[in-house]
Amino acid sequence: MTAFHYQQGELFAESLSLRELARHYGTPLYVYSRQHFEHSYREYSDALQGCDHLICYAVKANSNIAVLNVLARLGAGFDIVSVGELERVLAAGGMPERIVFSGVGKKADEMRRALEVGIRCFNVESEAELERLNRVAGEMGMKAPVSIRVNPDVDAQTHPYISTGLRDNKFGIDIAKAPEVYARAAEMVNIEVVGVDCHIGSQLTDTRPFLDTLDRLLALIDRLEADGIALHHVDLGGGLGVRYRDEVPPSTADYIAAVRKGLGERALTVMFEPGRSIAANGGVLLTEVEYLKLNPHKNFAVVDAAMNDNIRPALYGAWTEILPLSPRSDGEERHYDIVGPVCETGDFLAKDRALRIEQGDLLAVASCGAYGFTMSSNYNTRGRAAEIMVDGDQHYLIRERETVADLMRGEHVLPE
Ligand SMILES: Cc1ncc(COP(=O)(O)O)c(C=O)c1O
Ligand SMILES: N[C@@H](CCCC[NH3+])C(=O)O
Repeated sequence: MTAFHYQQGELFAESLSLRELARHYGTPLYVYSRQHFEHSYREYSDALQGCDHLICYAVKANSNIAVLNVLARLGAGFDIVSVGELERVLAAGGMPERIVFSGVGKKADEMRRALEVGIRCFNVESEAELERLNRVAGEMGMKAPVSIRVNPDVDAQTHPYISTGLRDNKFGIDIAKAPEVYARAAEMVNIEVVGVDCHIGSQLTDTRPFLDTLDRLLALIDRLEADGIALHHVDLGGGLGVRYRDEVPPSTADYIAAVRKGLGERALTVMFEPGRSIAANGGVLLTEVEYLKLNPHKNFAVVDAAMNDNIRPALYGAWTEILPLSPRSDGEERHYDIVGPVCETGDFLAKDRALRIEQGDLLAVASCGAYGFTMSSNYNTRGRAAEIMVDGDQHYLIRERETVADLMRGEHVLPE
């Protein structure tokens, strides 16, 4: 049974009715399941038992501190891409020595703070970044632990916007050039080379690109060893896909088993940076139908959630299930585009869905636990939704709904 399921004609999160939660907190509302986050994290940790490993949850997928705290309690590490994410992890009780810092544009201040708290490793994405890090660490009288993010030029066979391991993408250092960069890094006084890192893309539904990448990384590790540079860890990044519609991604257990087989007997710590596969199916976005607009050629259900709450359909044409909280057996079934109040034609959450709905009905946009709230915005001066976490038969407000006053905070009119 998944965390979100129908029970006596109503959609539930664990033991709670989503309709009642929507009425209690209002809509739009993000609802997460603690059970799901814990279960999907344990799929990784169980599959990695007996193998030296670190699972660094990718904070960008869902960065609410309650979510981070649930994972930190299980011993998770974290993959961050900004000092903001670093502070979130620390506030949530995450351990600095389990944090890796990715991203192509780290600023000196961000490096300083990460060095100060003692993170595990910087995933360095360019030579210029390496030089800056060496300088910043030198100013602090420290050595920065580094793993170079290499770009293995592997086609992840996913949406082009979320493919990151091709030569044309902005991420990482060309694998062919990596030995030269490692040699430079090894000579830098304030850099300590500890590993190799990569992340080839997101929502992968096949293990092949991961295994091809691993082969290339292991060949690089051998080459570096021959050059006298010994690495302690290999970080395969995130990217494992989930089922939104009818995709059949490998299970976490199968994926990890394949990676372990590829690693063989090597004495390397293996690291992962999963985001979506931990969080996506642990959350839904609840919304109320404000109006039905039945036009001659097209029907629209205008709901109170919009592209500012969930941008994935507009940005990637992403498909997610639309589930009525209390499905009707009466009324006419029609095909609807589910659209929000934002003034953009791209403001849709779903297209052409056969539904039996009326004004005032409540819907769940499924699979919104990853890259849902974290990608939301205030476009059209819309406050961001509240977030709640369900834990068995308990529910907790983990982020208050933004008010209009919140949105204008820090703005000033010109003097008279
Ligand atoms: C460097 C890095 N690590 C990990 C992730 C998490 O990826 P996913 O959510 O696909 O597991 C991302 C995002 O794609 C990323 O850019
Ligand atoms: N935000 C994207 C994934 C990109 C992950 C960041 N590298 C999504 O919603 O699918």
